[in-house]
Order: sequence, then structure tokens, then C-alpha cells
Amino acid sequence: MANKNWILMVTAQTPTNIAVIKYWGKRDETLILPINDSISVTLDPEHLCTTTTVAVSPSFESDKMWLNGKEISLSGGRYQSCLREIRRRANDVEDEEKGISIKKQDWDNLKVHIASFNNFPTAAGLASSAAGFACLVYSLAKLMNVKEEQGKLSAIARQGSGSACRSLFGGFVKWIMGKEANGSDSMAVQLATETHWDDLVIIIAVVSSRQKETSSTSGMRESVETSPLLHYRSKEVVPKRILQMEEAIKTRDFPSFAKLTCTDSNQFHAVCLDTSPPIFYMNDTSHRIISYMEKWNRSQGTPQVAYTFDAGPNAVLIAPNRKVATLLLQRLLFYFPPSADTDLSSFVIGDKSLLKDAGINAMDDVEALTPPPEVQDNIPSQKSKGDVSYFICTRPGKGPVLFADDSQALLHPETGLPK
Ligand SMILES: Nc1ncnc2c1ncn2[C@@H]1O[C@H](COP(=O)(O)OP(=O)(O)OP(=O)(O)O)[C@@H](O)[C@H]1O
Ligand SMILES: C[C@@](O)(CCOP(=O)(O)OP(=O)(O)O)CC(=O)O
Repeated sequence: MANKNWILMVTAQTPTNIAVIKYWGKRDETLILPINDSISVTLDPEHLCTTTTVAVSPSFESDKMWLNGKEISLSGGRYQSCLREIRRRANDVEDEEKGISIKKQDWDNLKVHIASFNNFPTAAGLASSAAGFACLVYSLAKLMNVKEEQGKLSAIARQGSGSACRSLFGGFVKWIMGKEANGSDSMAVQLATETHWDDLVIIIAVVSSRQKETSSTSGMRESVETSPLLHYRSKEVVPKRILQMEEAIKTRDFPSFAKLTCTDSNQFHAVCLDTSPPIFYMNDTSHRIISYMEKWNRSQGTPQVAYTFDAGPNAVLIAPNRKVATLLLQRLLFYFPPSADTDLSSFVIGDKSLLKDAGINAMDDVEALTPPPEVQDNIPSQKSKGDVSYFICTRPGKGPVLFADDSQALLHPETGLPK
């Protein structure tokens, strides 16, 4: 390490995830140990993801991080836990091409620069902390040649944000709460890959992309302290639901999957209401989405769509296949058309091919949509233009990936500063 001018970097991309059996409540705040298991679906990183570049150089004077282009402090306990746990597991790194040789013991003194970018709104209930901490841990582990398996890495990402542990895998993922006081057995496992159930289509209604009032962290702390329903839920309800959800995923049983997903989301929000003072994450638009979906599901006698809401008003809607997803998109656009100044291409983003399948090529087609049969007798008197900011069409997706070269790096290869 005689020459101080070299910079070594890696860039990785990590998905977000949406819980279908929710994590809400910790038994240990520092280690981030939950009071129940949870299950999530990983969302396709093509549409929602975090990209993170981590770089090391003997010329760096301190650990630094830039999030979405702005420098942020790494002094918080969560960032420190992730950096410490990864450094502890670092190994020798040799890069013959660049003439770099880092010994295991060097890592304690070497400083890192981190740049991260979320391609979706941060802290808006779209699980930016999940994708963000998963990507931080995954990219640091690659840089420092950490040899731990993915499950062990997930236990480190967990210490950044609980839900982040589930973003270390693609497809369908369970976070096992574990029993150990030191958290060593509280980690994520993959239940099935994204190809196991690849008919599913996911539409996210972004109801508001403003930052929320009560963070998940403080909200769940207040629920643990004050909600009797949460304790009943974690002991009596979730253990059974986890088994049922695992079975529904294994057998691709959409009706069971949808019933469990909706019921669990509703119970999570009931826990928020049972918290003192009560926490409101959903708003009027969220409630209307639920009621339209329930009406549709009931009219068909079997669930057409699953809905779930995290700690915010945005709806995540899951359809069993493209055919139903086009019917879903038509309904959503009928009930929640864009405001006058919005164009269709920014109103429906992600997998836009769903628009074509739904026969919608221009704004006129949205205006021409007719009321769905289940509301023919009771058509909503007033359409809510602009209540949904935009829709993201996506699907279950893969886990973290490492980019093969530095062409997509967010840090400059010569300065180690953001590009
Ligand atoms: N790319 C990233 N890299 C590292 N940390 C990130 C990244 N993106 C977000 N974070 C961290 O996560 C915090 C936001 O987490 P928060 O839980 O408030 O919102 P969210 O994850 O978007 O929503 P939710 O968890 O309720 O779905 C940010 O303030 C930041 O500390
Ligand atoms: C409602 C949830 O999205 C809660 C996520 O909480 P976080 O993982 O953001 O909380 P911390 O562990 O305190 O960082 C449900 C879920 O993702 O399981």
C-alpha cells in the first residue's frame, strides 16, 4: 500500500421489497430484532432499486456518504453498525491489474466513500431504507471480500433497517425473527425465486410522495409500548399466518395469498390505530382504494387482486396475471385519473406495456373508460383527479447484483467523489 493514489471501487444494485406479512415491533431496538417473522415479495429492480458505489483509497481521510447527490452523516448508530460488522469480516483483497494489495488488517484504518441513488422517492413509504441498507451492506461486503453467505449478510443489513434484510434475496423472502439475544439467528431466507411465480403483476399507486410524519421506527416503538393488539397479533396471529402464507406461495394459491395479504395489511393498520396516540398512515385515497378492490373481489366471488399498505398511504396492488392486471389498471385509471396538467407517460411508469394491453394509448382513452360492472348501480359521483400522483407497474424481481465494471459507478474513479 505504498502508493496512496489508487482507488478501488464496486457498484451494486439492490431491490426494494413489499411485506405481505408485516414486520411491526422490535424486541431489541439496537440490534433490530423483531417480535414476529415476516414475509415479503422482492420488487423488480428494473423499476425500483438502489444503486450504490463504495470506494476505498488510502487517500480518503474519513468515511463519507452521499445519498441522492447530497452528503449525509454516517455518524448514526445504524450506519456505524453496518460499517463495523462488515469491516470485522473483511479479508485480503488483491487487484493485480491495478497493482493493489490490501491485507485483512488494513481495513480497520482504510476509509470508504459511499454514493447511493434511489430511483424512486426516499422516505415516502416505498421502502427506500430497505433497498438502501441492503445495497450498502452488499456492496461493502463485495469491496472488502467478505465471504459470508447471503443470509449472514442479511443479518448485518437488518441492523441498518429491519426490512432491509429481506432485500438481500429475490422472489419471496421470509425474515426469521430468531431466538438468540445477540441476533445471530435473526436473518432472511429465500422461500422461492422470482421465477417460481412469475405471472404476478404488481401496481403501486403512489398516493403521496411527501415524507411521512411518523417514521416506521418510532411508530413501531409506540405500538410495542401501547398496543395490546400488537402483542396478540405477534403471538397468536402471525405464527399461523406465516405458515399459511408459505403454503400459498409454494402452491401459487392466489386466493389464499390475496386474502392473507389484505388481512395482514389491515391488521397492521389496526395496530397503528390501537397505538396511543393513534398513528394514521393511510389516508382517504388509501381507504377508497381498499373499498374499490374489496367491491371488485366480492363481485367475482374470489379475490382478483391483493392490496397492501406499508407505513404510508401508497397502495401496493398484486394481480395474479397480466389479464387481471389490465382490468386492474383500467379500474385504477377510471377511479383516479390524472390531473389536467399530467401526461400519461409520467402518470403510468415502470412496465408501460400494461397500458397497451389495457387499450390505453392516450389521455382520451382514459377519459373514455366506462365504470366497472361492480359499480354500475352506484357510480362514484365525483372522480378524484390527481389523488394518485402516479402508478408504477412492476413484478416480483431478482435480488442484489454486482456491476461487472465501473462504467455505472456513482463515484469518480480518479477523485472518489460523486460524479
Ligand atoms: N440508498 C440509501 N442508502 C442508504 N441509506 C438510505 C438509502 N435510502 C434511504 N436510506 C435511509 O433510509 C431513511 C428513510 O427510511 P424510512 O423508513 O424513513 O423511509 P422508507 O424506507 O422510504 O419508507 P418505509 O420503510 O416506511 O417503507 C433515509 O433517511 C436514510 O437514512
Ligand atoms: C410497515 C413496514 O414496512 C415496516 C418496515 O419498517 P422498517 O424496516 O423501515 O423499520 P426499522 O427496522 O425501524 O428501520 C413493514 C415491513 O416492511 O415488514
